[in-house]
Formats: sequence, C-alpha cells, structure tokens
Amino acid sequence: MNGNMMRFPLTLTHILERAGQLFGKVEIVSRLPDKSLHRYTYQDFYRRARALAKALQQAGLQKGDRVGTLMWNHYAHLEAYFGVPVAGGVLHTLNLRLHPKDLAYIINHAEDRFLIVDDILLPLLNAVKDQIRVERVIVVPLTGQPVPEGTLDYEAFLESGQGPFTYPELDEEEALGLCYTSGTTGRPKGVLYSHRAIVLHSLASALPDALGLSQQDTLLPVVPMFHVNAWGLPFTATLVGAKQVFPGPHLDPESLLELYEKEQVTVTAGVPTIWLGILQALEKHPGRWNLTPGMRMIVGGSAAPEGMIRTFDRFNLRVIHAWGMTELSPLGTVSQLKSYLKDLPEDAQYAYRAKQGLPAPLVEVRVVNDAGEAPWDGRTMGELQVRGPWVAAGYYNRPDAADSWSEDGWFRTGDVATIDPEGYVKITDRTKDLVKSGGEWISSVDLENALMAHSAVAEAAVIAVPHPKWGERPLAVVVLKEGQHATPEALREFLAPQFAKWWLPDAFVFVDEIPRTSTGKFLKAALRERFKDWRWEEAEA
Ligand SMILES: Nc1ncnc2c1ncn2[C@@H]1O[C@H](COP(=O)(O)OP(=O)(O)OP(=O)(O)O)[C@@H](O)[C@H]1O
Repeated sequence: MNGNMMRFPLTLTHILERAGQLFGKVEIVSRLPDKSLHRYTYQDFYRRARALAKALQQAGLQKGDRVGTLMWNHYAHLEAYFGVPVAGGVLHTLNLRLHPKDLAYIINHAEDRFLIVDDILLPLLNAVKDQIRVERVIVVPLTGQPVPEGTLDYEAFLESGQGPFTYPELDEEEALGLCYTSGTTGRPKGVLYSHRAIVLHSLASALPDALGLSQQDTLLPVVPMFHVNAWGLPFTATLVGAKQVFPGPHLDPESLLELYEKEQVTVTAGVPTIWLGILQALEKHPGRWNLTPGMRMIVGGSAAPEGMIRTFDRFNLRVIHAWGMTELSPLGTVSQLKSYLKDLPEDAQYAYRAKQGLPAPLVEVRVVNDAGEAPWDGRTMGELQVRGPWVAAGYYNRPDAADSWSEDGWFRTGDVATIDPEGYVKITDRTKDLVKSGGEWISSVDLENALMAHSAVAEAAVIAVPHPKWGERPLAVVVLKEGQHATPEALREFLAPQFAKWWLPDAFVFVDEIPRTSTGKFLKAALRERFKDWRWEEAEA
C-alpha cells in the first residue's frame, strides 16, 4: 500500500527561499583580494542569487546547461552556488590550481556554456582561452577594476536580472552541479549531483553527530569551493542559516587566524596541510589570537594524523576527522565519539578520533577482499565500498569507467579500509598506494601517521618501491621541522615498538618538500617515479 504524502521535490530552490524568508539578517563576510572585508546579509545574498538566475535565463540559459566558475571562496561564488541551479543550470566549479592543460580538458569535457571568473584569475583563463569553447565570460570585479573588453561585468549582469523572477519547475532528480575528481590517480572524472542528493547531503551533514552545523554557528570553509563544493558546507550552512565567512584568496595561516578571531568563527574545514600551517603559527606566537574556545576544525581530504588531533586539543581546538570523495558529494564518514566511548581511557578515545569514523546516516559501507565481505573486526583490510542517495551511479560521459561499481551496484572507492566492531571505518591506504611486501599488505598511511608523531618530523609520505626479493618494500620520504634533526636509525627505532618488524620502512630519505596534488594530497605517483630505481642493497650497506 502506498503512503499518501504530498509529492514535494527536494530542490535547492526550497533552501534558497527558506534562507531568504528566515535568515535575512544573518551576515555573510568575505575577504577581498586587497584584504578588506566585504559584508552583507542573507537578504542581499538572496536577492542577488535570484538576480543571477534571472540574468542567466535572459542570456539564454537552458535547463541542464553547464555554467563554470573559476573563483575563490567569497560571496559571489555563493551566489553562483544557488543562482545557477535555481535557474535550471548546472554549477561546474573549476579547480583553479589545475594545470592549464587539465583545466581546458575539463571545461571542454563538461561543455561549459558560460563561465563566471574572478577578475584576479583572468590570467589563468587567458592561458586556456584558445583551447576552450565557451559562449560568454562573466567577470566578477573583485578589485573594482573595469572588466576586459569582450567579457560581461558580473555586477552589470546582476543589474539586468533585477525584478520579479519565477523559478523554473525542477525535478529533484535533475542535475544541480558537476565536480571533477582531483585527478590524484588519473585523469579527472566528472560527477553530476542531483538536487535531491545535495538536499539530503546537506540535511545529513548538519546533524550534530555528523558535521553538526546549526544556525548558531559561524562557518569559515578553508577548503576551496572548487573542491567538491567545499564539502557541501555552503549548501549546509545556508540550509541552517549559519553566518558564513569566506577567506577569498588569503589562505596563509596568519590571515586565517586573524579572520577566525575577528569573526569569532565556531567551525572551519580544510585539508591537513592547512592545519599543519595553523599549528605552526599557533606554536610560534602563543596567545596572539583569541579564538572561540572549542572551535571545531573539520579535517578531510587526507588522513588527519593522531598527533595533530592531540596537539589541537591542547589549544582547545577540536579536530573532527571526516572522510569523503567527489563521488560521495563528498561526505562518507565522520569520527564523532559515541556516548559510551567517552568513558574509555584517553589513548583509546584518540585512536577512535583518528579513524575516519562512522558512516553518515543514509550511507552504507562494506569492506570487500578476495575472500568476500570482510568481518567488522578492525583488522581485516579490503576495498571500501559504499552506497547511498548521494553516491554517484556513474561518471559524466565516461562509460569506460564503469568498473568503479560492483556488479551488485556498490561504488568501489579505491580506498583500502578496515571496519571495527563499533562501525568505525579506518582508511589504511588507496589501492594504488598500498605496499605489497611478500604478498602481504602494509598500510602506508599508518606508517606516515606514526612518523608524523615524532617531534622532529613535519611531514612523511611512505611509498612502495620495487624490491627484488619482496616485490615491494616501504620507503619513507621525510620532511624535518625547521631546525630539527633525526637519523634514519632514530626514526626506525621510534617506529619499532608500534609495528611488526616487516612493516618498518627499509629506507628513510630526507627532502625539503613532498610534492602535492591540487587538493593537498601527497602526489605519491611522483614520488614512486622518483624512487623507482632505488638500490636497496646499497642503501642497506
Ligand atoms: N579523512 C581522510 N583520510 C584519508 N584519506 C582521505 C580522507 N578524506 C579523503 N581521503 C582520500 O581522498 C580521496 C577522495 O579525493 P577526491 O575526491 O578529492 O579526488 P581524488 O580521489 O584525489 O581524485 P582521483 O579519483 O581522480 O584520483 C579518497 O578516496 C581518499 O583516498
């Protein structure tokens, strides 16, 4: 028997209307390129997002047309987040850190019809303009300078969209956004998000045991709005009516800390590298910034080392470890302690908090290896597979990538994980980064995290290097903290009590910097290439 509830499509239009009706007085603050602060309210945002929608329609936007954005985190990007989808368009956020060649590939693959670009990013657009086909370029004059000939001024464009506006009718299954993966393991792949997926994802993210965003919060997303929609946080924050603070292009630790203090930010989000920089600044200038006690720092994109979580606690800043992927819109798991786990000894609590956490509501997880589905014993590793209403069912125009789904329809994440009896997922590696030594798996992530807890180590990446006897052996690439010293023997001794002997890296190489991807992950492919001809015997001698 069917229920007889009203059919009510889950669309972004509802979130925008609600924000306009209920949260008009809440502020949205953005740091501009000249470091001044741009302030306005949800009321202004609501009016301007609708004006953008109307202007796009008047300019000929048809349902499903892609609108690319090449923008930092600020108010105009938030306007595009809502204005494009409520007009029936598809918001395609472009990663401005990509190599121009990849940027051009993505713009062409997505067939972006319009582009909205920050004026300070025009040099990047100019580098690709001969390789792309876009109909119109709309430039946001963040610096106040006139926009170049042949482009539209964003402010004038919004002016043209003033006045009454009727939303097009939208089905909840229609596409709202398009994001490409970071391309850590190959060519970036596009994922189309539906209105329904983003609405459900925003609701689940806001839950107290997930990312826990409420109207009382002031959010500052450091994670770029071009990296999986800043983890959906601008949508979630607008749904709950939280104050939003955007850092613009200023992502250095001191600028961020100043903004945390000035706006009394209560929740922020970014990749581990950002937090390492913040930690160093806090340690260098004790007491300089008056931050909101207990400010939550959502960490994802790569593993948050346990040492980092502990150190932030000493500053009364609370790290929340989360795991996600472009294919998951992106939220998969969040590590919040269950009530009764708070009675455990401190070390055990930290061990849970350093895991990637419990699956978010509506996300199902399983770990699969050659023996089938792995038990939830916290030890058996296998590939993490997921399903849920905001998990992609295919890539945009990439039928060749269908093997990312299992035969029974689960998404194969390409991450290797364990699940413990409490249901906490722990990512031990990416399939492509695993060290396979003598037929056994060694988790590079576990070794890295342990190394990063050494007082002299700033960063460490462990990679698999071909070995004549074992197939592969782990090699650790280490960056020492400024002014610190450590020998390979000392690092080996430090790790020895924590791991089986055969897990210990056979070599430690000290470098000034570890190469990173455009979204802050270690570029292990580059390291593997650099060390592929490593001579173990010589190093051991
Ligand atoms: N908390 C975390 N701990 C460990 N790894 C994480 C965490 N959060 C995300 N990741 C890693 O990031 C991956 C998702 O990254 P993203 O969607 O940005 O693109 P990408 O996977 O780097 O790109 P591509 O698929 O093109 O290689 C996850 O599969 C996982 O390996």
